[in-house]
Amino acid sequence: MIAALLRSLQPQEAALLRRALLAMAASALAQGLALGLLPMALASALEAATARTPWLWAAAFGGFAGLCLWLRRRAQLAGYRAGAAAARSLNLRIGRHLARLPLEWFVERRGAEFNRLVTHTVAQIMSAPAHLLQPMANALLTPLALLVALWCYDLSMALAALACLPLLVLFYHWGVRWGGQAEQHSEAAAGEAAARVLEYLRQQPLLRASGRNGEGFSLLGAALQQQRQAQRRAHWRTFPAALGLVLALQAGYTAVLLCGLYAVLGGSLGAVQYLALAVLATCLVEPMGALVNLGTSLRQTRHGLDSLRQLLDLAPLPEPAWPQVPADRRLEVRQLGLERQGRAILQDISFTLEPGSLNLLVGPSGSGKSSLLRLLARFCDVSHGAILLGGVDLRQLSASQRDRDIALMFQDCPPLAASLLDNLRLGRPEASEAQLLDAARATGLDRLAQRLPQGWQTRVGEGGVSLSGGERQCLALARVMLKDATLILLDEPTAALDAISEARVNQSLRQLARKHTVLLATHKPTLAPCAGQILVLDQGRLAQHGSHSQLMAAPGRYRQLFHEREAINRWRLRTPSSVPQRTVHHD
Ligand SMILES: Nc1ncnc2c1ncn2[C@@H]1O[C@H](COP(=O)(O)OP(=O)(O)OP(=O)(O)O)[C@@H](O)[C@H]1O
Repeated sequence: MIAALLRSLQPQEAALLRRALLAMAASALAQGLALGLLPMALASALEAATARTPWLWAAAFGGFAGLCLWLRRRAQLAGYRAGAAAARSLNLRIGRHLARLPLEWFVERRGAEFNRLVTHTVAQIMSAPAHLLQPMANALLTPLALLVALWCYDLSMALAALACLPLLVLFYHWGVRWGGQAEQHSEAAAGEAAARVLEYLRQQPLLRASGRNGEGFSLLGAALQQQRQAQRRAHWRTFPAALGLVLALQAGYTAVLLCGLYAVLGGSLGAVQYLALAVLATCLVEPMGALVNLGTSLRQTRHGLDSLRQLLDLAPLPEPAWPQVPADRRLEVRQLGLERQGRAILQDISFTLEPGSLNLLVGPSGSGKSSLLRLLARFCDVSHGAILLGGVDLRQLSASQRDRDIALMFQDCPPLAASLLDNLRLGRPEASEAQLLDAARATGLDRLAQRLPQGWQTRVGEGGVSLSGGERQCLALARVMLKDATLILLDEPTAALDAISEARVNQSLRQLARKHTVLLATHKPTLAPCAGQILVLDQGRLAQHGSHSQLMAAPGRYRQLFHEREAINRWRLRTPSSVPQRTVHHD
């Protein structure tokens, strides 16, 4: 565990931990020496009349006890310092590592798993030096020093104590072997239960709507049940070894006392010395008994470190050793392909987006529009083909260049729990007031700010709970417009807007596309006649591409989609007088 902990730390924090470990070892040994002197101090105090140097032993004992207290205090402080530094270092490492992981990693369900790692595991590691390693040092080194002392006082008692050592080691290892795997399962089950609890909280509207609230949410119930079972299994797996360890300790203790008694009866040991050595034997057993609980805590910390290692070992997106700079703002996609879980999501897609153009990406649900946008923003790397921005492969651009050149607005765009202004500024922190206002006017965000009680300073709550879906979309759109990126990728940017807001945003997008390259995935064809190019995706392939008039002139997927949409737009409600049932019809 110590080696794994040292490996996961930066050199500076590892040095702090090593110093803390040294202090703990010194404190444990000093405690052993002080206790080792106790029989002499006790015996000489009890036999003060006959002893030649009663105060010498008492002073030596007092000196070592004082040294032990001082060292223990130092070790404790060093342990706290090392734990805090380790937590800080690990949190920083995790944060830096997350910033380099493919964005695709965050799309999947990772919240709870990550939350548990940062809160529970890092806190566990933080408390390990002070609350785990010090008792561990006491349990191992103090008895060692006491054993040496016992050896000096009475060989038979020391041999009896030594004889139980192999049994202790055996039971401890059985505990590790039997309990290790079960405890790992128990940790995994605890992680799953934590994830389900978080899901239960977040998905309350969905669960209530489907009548699955409370005890009806069987997924949470099952996860909690599994956690209980896993914990019980882990307990029963470690119980025999823990019991064996306690029994071996008690047997050793009894053997030591019996050997001493035998020596007293034989006349080789005085009654007073025997009493003092019995006290010493108790001090020998007590810290070793702590091994039972320490073993479980140590293994749990070890599992936590392993989970952390797995996260830190996840490969980040490869960064180029010599980043290149795009020659212009043209985007070219060459024979692009994407595979996931052995399935082709996108296949053989090639097209070009000219600088300063408005492009639409259309296609039925599940045709691959969002997946294509994610690839263009390098959430992950293509499985086949290449994406070139200004003649440079996306994989050869530095992360900062890519972040500067590409802006992406998702379908779901929850803002941060900050003010409306802070959320807008995220798009471009150095933007002037005029630029902020331009972006706000283009999306209607200025009117929203006027309506809110504290204007631009109104806090929008976690995930923007105090904003409507359309307002959240306006904010995200304004942020993207403010960013002034070369390539602007928008996934259904007007899906939640009313017709008037949509018309305003469409007008702004057309203006934006005069300067920037805009690619907009949409199910609404309102911008189609103004788009320079329309890309039609169908089952992960580029079925057609061209202008609206070109695509409407030829039979194909686009014309079909367009007519389907037109037919839906012609739907109208008939009054009850003309239709007996209250139903919605379309012509
Ligand atoms: N990480 C993934 N692993 C496996 N399959 C995936 C993954 N991401 C997307 N898919 C699958 O790829 C297909 C395309 O999904 P995508 O979200 O790109 O479609 P879309 O055209 O944007 O749909 P919509 O219009 O409904 O938003 C879907 O069938 C989806 O299930």
